[in-house]
Amino acid sequence: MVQILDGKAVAKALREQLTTELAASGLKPTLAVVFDPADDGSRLYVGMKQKAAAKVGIETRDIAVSADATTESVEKIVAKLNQDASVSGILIQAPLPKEVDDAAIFAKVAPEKDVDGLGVTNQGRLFANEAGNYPVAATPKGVMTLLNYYDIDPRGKRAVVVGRSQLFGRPMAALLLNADATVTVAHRYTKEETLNNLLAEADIIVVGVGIPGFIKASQIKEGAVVIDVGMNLVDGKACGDVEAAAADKAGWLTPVPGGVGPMTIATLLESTMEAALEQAK
Ligand SMILES: Nc1nc2c(c(=O)[nH]1)N[C@@H](CN(C=O)c1ccc(C(=O)N[C@@H](CCC(=O)O)C(=O)O)cc1)CN2
Repeated sequence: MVQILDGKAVAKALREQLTTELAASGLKPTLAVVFDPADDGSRLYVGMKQKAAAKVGIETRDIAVSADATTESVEKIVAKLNQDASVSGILIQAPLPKEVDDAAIFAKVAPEKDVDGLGVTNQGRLFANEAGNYPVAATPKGVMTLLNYYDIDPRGKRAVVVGRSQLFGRPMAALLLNADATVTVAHRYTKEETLNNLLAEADIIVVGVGIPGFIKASQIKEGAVVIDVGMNLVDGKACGDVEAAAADKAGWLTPVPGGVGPMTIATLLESTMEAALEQAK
């Protein structure tokens, strides 16, 4: 019988912990959110982040970029936020308008304010498994929090990460490697037969490719841990990258909605608080 990994419940507990810690600290962090208001998903997700932030005691500052924004114009916005002592953290909500190079903008955020951990300095720290406290991408970090909560230890397990984005796949693979899993990353150029062979032997599958129902129950090993990072909106309804029938094969499964999504938001708030505490030292 599949065990559901309840991201909604774990995220709620994390937010409650953050509320208590922030109140005790006396800090009121400010999270600046740079986003494309023309992107429907971004408007929805930024709204969710702002609402959750307010509840735990974090202020947010909206910076909507215009449809004709360029990489240079957004870099100038980020430069000002880097210099603004009242800003604790900077979030670059992806995707930005099409003319803007998202990765170039991620790289311009001051490492100490890069609360989404997407900049090259913090991604490098993660890849090097550097000790110490530094921001890590919210979705993969939230996945690790979920695995830990349910006592799922990646050490020695065969983990397959499907997707190699800067937002998810690459930091996810690094985190699992740092946790001593045997990690393989599949991507758009992985042959179907290769992917099927990898999945058939995987103890842990983490998928985030943005294709509804991409992973089929038939591909999953009986009893595997299946983490669905899919955050698709189909006719305005949230759905994942794993087909529903996977629940018949998986030993553990994150639901969509109610799994990795809420963990992403709660983890972003956790990283924002951690950045503010570091800056207050
Ligand atoms: N800078 C970033 N950009 C993006 C990220 C990110 O982590 N950092 N992730 C995604 C979108 N995303 C956060 O921004 C996100 C998507 C979905 C959810 C979520 O909680 N979804 C709900 C369902 C929502 C609904 O009901 O429609 C769920 O899964 O329960 C949270 C965050 C891309 N961009």
